[in-house]
Amino acid sequence: MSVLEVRGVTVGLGGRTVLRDIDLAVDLGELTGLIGPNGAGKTTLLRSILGLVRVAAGQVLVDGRPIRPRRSPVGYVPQRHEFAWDFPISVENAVMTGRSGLLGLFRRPGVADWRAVGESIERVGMGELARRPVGELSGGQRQRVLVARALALQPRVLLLDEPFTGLDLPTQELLTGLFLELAREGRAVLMTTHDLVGALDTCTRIALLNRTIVADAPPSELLDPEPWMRAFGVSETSPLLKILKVM
Ligand SMILES: Nc1ncnc2c1ncn2[C@@H]1O[C@H](COP(=O)(O)OP(=O)(O)OP(=O)(O)O)[C@@H](O)[C@H]1O
Repeated sequence: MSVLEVRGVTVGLGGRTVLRDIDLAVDLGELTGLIGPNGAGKTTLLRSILGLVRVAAGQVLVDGRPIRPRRSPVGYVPQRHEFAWDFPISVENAVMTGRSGLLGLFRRPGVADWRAVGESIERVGMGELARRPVGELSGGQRQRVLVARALALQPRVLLLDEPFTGLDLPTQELLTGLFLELAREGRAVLMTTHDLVGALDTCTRIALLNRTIVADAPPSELLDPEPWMRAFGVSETSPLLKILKVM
């Protein structure tokens, strides 16, 4: 059974259907790339999975049960600009906010909470900067803080929204290595990205989205140009197909 199942999900925003009849299953051990053009609905799909967007039809199951926002073992890494970086808070306290769903409003962090936070910070290689105010961090360091914050929940499912935007290649490689490792350890990782070549190279599965799922398969089974043309709305002469080597 897949740890995360999206069944027949339809979402309307501002009076328009943004996602239509989405079926997607994500397995433990997989790094799945969620790929599609601007406006395809990638962020909306992640937010629907998390219960942050109202679903007009369909359901999202985690371990076969309806997802419970802030309760199910699902970690979320939003786009970097969505975090309040000017808030005067240290790296370790920012990472602790990842456990706020577990802590509730009144419980103070205990030993187990600080251990989870410390392990997550080490995992992303930010141990030496744990006390640094988040406002003083570079873009790559901020991205790693967001990943640590999601990991602090010790999730079995990790959702990442465009984690590579604005990052240099070595940082992208470091994070890709980490995401693959997290998947191999038995988590399900679902990541949106515009780095199509990188995703084909590293993801174990690719889901092509354009308002609905156009294809969902391992990269080795996506060598036909047709689903790419459909997902991106391009013709058979598009340079995109050459870059992807799917001609
Ligand atoms: N709050 C909202 N109200 C109305 N429409 C919205 C809202 N949020 C998103 N949309 C619309 O939903 C569609 C999907 O947006 P979404 O941000 O999910 O796409 P995306 O695939 O993540 O795009 P990008 O690659 O540009 O980040 C877009 O047409 C967008 O304009």
